[in-house]
Amino acid sequence: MYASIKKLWLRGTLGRPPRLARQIALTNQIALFGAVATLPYQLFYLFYDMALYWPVFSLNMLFMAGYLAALGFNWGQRHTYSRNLVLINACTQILVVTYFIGAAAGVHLFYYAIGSVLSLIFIRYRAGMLALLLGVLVVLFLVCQFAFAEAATPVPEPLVHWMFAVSVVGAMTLSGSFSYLFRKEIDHAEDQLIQSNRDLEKLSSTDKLTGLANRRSLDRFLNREWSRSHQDQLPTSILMCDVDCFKSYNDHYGHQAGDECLQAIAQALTDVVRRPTDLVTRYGGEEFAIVLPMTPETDAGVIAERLRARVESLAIPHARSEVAPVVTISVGLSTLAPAGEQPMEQVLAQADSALYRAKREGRNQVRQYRDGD
Ligand SMILES: Nc1nc2c(ncn2[C@@H]2O[C@H](COP(=O)(O)OP(=O)(O)OP(=O)(O)O)[C@@H](O)[C@H]2O)c(=O)[nH]1
Repeated sequence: MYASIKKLWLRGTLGRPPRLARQIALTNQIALFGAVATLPYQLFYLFYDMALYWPVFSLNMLFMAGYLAALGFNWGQRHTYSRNLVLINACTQILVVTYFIGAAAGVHLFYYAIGSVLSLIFIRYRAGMLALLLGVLVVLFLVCQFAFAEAATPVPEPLVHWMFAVSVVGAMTLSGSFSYLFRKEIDHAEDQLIQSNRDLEKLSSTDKLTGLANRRSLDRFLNREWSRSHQDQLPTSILMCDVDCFKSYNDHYGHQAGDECLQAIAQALTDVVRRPTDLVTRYGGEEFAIVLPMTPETDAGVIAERLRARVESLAIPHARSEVAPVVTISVGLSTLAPAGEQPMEQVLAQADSALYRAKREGRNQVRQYRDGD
């Protein structure tokens, strides 16, 4: 039921910018509300005394047609026309109906409800224009309250009290439900924004090919890690891994196979480095950087050797390697001592130097940073 009514007021919003879509939906909602809210009054006129109330009944039929026409205009992409029609239709209807049945019936309370949602139905509301429209609503309300105290076709006591109650409930429902619907829209928009921020954040911190964290994440992680290492007085180790003779792998097997090889290696690295505090990143190209917080050099050396052995055990054939018949990696390792003062970038550069010594000394091996590297 709710879903099919919602479909009605969402008609014409598809593909529209969010603010315009909101305005269209709100105009549709007011038009639907106006048409439906008129019904109890019509039933009263119809069954109570049609001979007396036929003028107001007939005019109300016209106003209901006005609401339906506004819906039609919105569906036909004439949004401004539709919004203006709804507002003029509703304001005139309240004035005319109050003229006939008198202020005591409380129909003019709907001016208050319209005033409370007025700012929601203009895409870019300008304060001056809104103040002017609110002023018009106030004047209309006062006219109804004082000029139409004596009605043309009044509603008799005690029924007029019931009608007043119906008007109050109607006005409350209009302003309350519109605030609710608007709140829902805002929550929905906020959820979408949070989700797209998360997606963007993930996208900007992840390497597309391997799914590992990228260099940007590494930089942020290292900054945090440096402070933590000093605070806890625990060492941090960095491993730099580079695929051996990868250029010739690409040349021989093709770029696509090269990509798949990098994916397999990335998976192997994450299989070995499993502590939640560790970070495996793709540093760039065929190079991976791994940060091992709270890990002294000897332990990091063991992990580095495991990584090297794991990649070799993948047994990915590499016919053009100068080292082995399979794909291998070289690993450089450097450790930031607990009280070490050097910046993380320096530790990273040291791991890189150790890596190039591993390359120079024959590849497929692990080397720890030494002074002079
Ligand atoms: N398929 C693929 N290749 C890449 C990617 N990123 C870098 N490469 C290739 O990796 C190769 C790296 O080559 P080099 O830096 O010369 O190193 P190498 O051939 O591995 O030699 P050593 O490191 O000395 O063992 C280059 O041919 C790059 O094109 C990638 O995302 N996919």
